[in-house]
Amino acid sequence: MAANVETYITKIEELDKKGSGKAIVWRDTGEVNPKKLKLNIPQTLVGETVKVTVENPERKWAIVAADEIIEEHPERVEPPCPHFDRCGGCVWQHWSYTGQLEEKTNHVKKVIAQEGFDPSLVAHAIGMNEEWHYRNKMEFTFSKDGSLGLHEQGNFRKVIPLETCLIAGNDMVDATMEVVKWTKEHCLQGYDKDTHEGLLRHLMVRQSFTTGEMMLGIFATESPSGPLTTAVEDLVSRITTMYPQVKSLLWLENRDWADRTQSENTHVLAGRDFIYDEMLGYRYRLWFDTFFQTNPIQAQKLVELALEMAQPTKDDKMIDLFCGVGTFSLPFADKVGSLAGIEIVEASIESAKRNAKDNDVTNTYFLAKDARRGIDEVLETFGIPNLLLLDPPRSGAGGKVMRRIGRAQPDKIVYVSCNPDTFATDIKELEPFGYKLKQVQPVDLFPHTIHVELVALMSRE
Ligand SMILES: C[S@@+](CC[C@H](N)C(=O)[O-])C[C@H]1O[C@@H](n2cnc3c(N)ncnc32)[C@H](O)[C@@H]1O
Repeated sequence: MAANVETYITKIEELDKKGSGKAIVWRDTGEVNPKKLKLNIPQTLVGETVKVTVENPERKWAIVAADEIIEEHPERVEPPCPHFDRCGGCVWQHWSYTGQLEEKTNHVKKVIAQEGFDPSLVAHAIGMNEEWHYRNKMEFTFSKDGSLGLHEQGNFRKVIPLETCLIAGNDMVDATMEVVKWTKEHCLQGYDKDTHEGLLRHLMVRQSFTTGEMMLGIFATESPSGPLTTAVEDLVSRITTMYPQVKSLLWLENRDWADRTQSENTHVLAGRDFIYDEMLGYRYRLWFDTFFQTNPIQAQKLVELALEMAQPTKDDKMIDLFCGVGTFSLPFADKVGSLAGIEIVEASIESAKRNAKDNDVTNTYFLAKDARRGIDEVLETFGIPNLLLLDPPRSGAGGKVMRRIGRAQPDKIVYVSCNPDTFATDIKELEPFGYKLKQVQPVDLFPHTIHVELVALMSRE
């Protein structure tokens, strides 16, 4: 039976959490009251008038693509990437970069105002001078025919084969395309998530923008020896010849049913099992599973801003909560008396310790623990800090951790956030402890996406 289809002309009222336009249409169904239909329309902007066709409009809500943009937003631009229509990588390529930064700034203002803070404390978001090819790490998924790509918008099961990627570093894209050529020439099959059959799962590619060193890691369901020996030898030969900057070529066995980039058995096909990266003159070793900021140019600005806001001195005793591999810890440790870092991932803490050693930083103490428990332990063993920096994951630090920080009464708190919503609710917890929000600086680490980071300063009155 043919589906009921209706066409409407409607106006975009606001954006949803995924960056799509939201509109409401009132359908005249012949009944006394018209029926409300909520629409989420990707790739549209607030104020635009659009034409949409909806199948089965009797439902209350639908996600639909616009058939036509009848009245365009003045900041609408032509998306430069050929995959923009389908790829879920970046959703705002149709919006000028100035417009994106304006939206990100306003979003931070809005969420902190909702918690009762003064939005005029929020400065305009710091954007990039060159807002393409900014990522130093990508994870592509193999499709069944051996192509590599990213997941389709709104459909995690489908992979869009890519010919290019405008947010990944240029060398990284070239090397990725060479891997695709290799899979096709050797007729190697991608892994099928439904049947759990096939060889190749993901390609992880990361490159330091400072040292130039690159890592390529192929996640596969079989060992690289035996029947795969000839193909793998060819891969090593072409990658090492064509890309001498690849200092780590890895084959990572992963037979797990979970769709994650993890390894049960790591084979170093060429070079070492890590690459060197540098930020602000500090050297970091990155393994395939080490978290490191993925936009190094803007991440450096985050560290510089945190230093500027905190104004650390040798008299300071500091805690770096959610410290990862020490991206903030090392530059701060050189300026404060002593620093304790807390982080849940043990491998990151091991890495932070090694990074401190490699950089001759000797006044640090790192603890691998959940922040909720680690903070008590550090307060007991290390003492009360007068400076505290926290950089939690998107879910935020949570009330318990924030109240513990409040009770410890450091003079200054620098909050680095990758989610303004959880930032706003977290800092609300500090108010009863006498803290005032002084400054909020949004920084754009992910142009053409909805994400925005920020650095903020709170201090005791
Ligand atoms: C946004 S990253 C920041 C890492 C680091 N500051 C950096 O810039 O590289 C957040 C970090 O918090 C860690 N993390 C997540 N949940 C945690 C928890 N409950 N306790 C401690 N650390 C946690 C993650 O492993 C991750 O390294």
